[in-house]
Amino acid sequence: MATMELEKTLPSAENNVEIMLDQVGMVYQNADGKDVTALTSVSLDIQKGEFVSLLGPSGCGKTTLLRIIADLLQPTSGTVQIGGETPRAARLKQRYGMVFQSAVLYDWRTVRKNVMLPLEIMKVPKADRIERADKMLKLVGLTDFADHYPRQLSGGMQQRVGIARALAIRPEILLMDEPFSALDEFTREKLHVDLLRIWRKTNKTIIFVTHNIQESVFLSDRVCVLSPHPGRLSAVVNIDLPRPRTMEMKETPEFTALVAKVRNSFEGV
Ligand SMILES: Nc1ncnc2c1ncn2[C@@H]1O[C@H](COP(=O)(O)OP(=O)(O)OP(=O)(O)O)[C@@H](O)[C@H]1O
Repeated sequence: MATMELEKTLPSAENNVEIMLDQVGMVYQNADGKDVTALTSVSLDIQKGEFVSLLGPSGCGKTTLLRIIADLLQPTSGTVQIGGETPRAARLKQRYGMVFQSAVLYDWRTVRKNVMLPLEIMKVPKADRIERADKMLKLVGLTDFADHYPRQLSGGMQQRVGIARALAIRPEILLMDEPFSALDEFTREKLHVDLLRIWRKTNKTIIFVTHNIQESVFLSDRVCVLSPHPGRLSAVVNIDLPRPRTMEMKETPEFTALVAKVRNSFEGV
């Protein structure tokens, strides 16, 4: 227990905190008017540029926590600060990019025009929109598909478009909600490596929601383990594998030990 506590507090000591969660709780009311406690007392500091996973089984409150950070939900207790501001202020300043399980692309717009959409809403001049969209498509490896339509792309390619679109607004924080869970294993592994390359190149802070232990260990600096009934932060595990991470690392004893450590951190599952 003492070790877990130490791991939880270590990064904030570096004083480069971008996201601060203090005793965050969420109680929903279901259709019968009964209270459903989705999250209790989550406290966590996330460093600027950190890659953090929120890991847990279905119903442990991962999406709720991500939505609270994104200002899509108001917590019923506790506070959230994004670089000293409220989530509302951060959202209005376009500090968040979001990627979901499904890319939700517009079928009638080309790939480039899908990526340009948030820039249109922001009224970025057309020439800049095209330049920024093409830069993002290059980053995610889709330059040759800019004039294709979403239906002409595989699921993995569509998720790449979703990532390009989220990055086009130049957010500081990328919030990803099970972005690869609908993809086959081969595509997912390729996207893991690509996401880490994009993360390093762009220096974003990433919060990545997943229920896949191996995925969380491979990608993250820290894995935040959420246990259910009610949702709570039961451990924060530092992933001290060297970077850049490679697929071969998954076969090392260090990787296996970290997967076991994370798995053993769940409570009441
Ligand atoms: N709008 C809502 N009204 C009532 N209860 C809700 C609502 N949204 C979520 N819940 C409940 O809150 C708990 C946490 O839900 P949440 O979707 O955050 O979990 P999750 O870990 O993201 O699950 P999954 O992996 O299945 O998406 C669950 O018990 C869920 O049923």
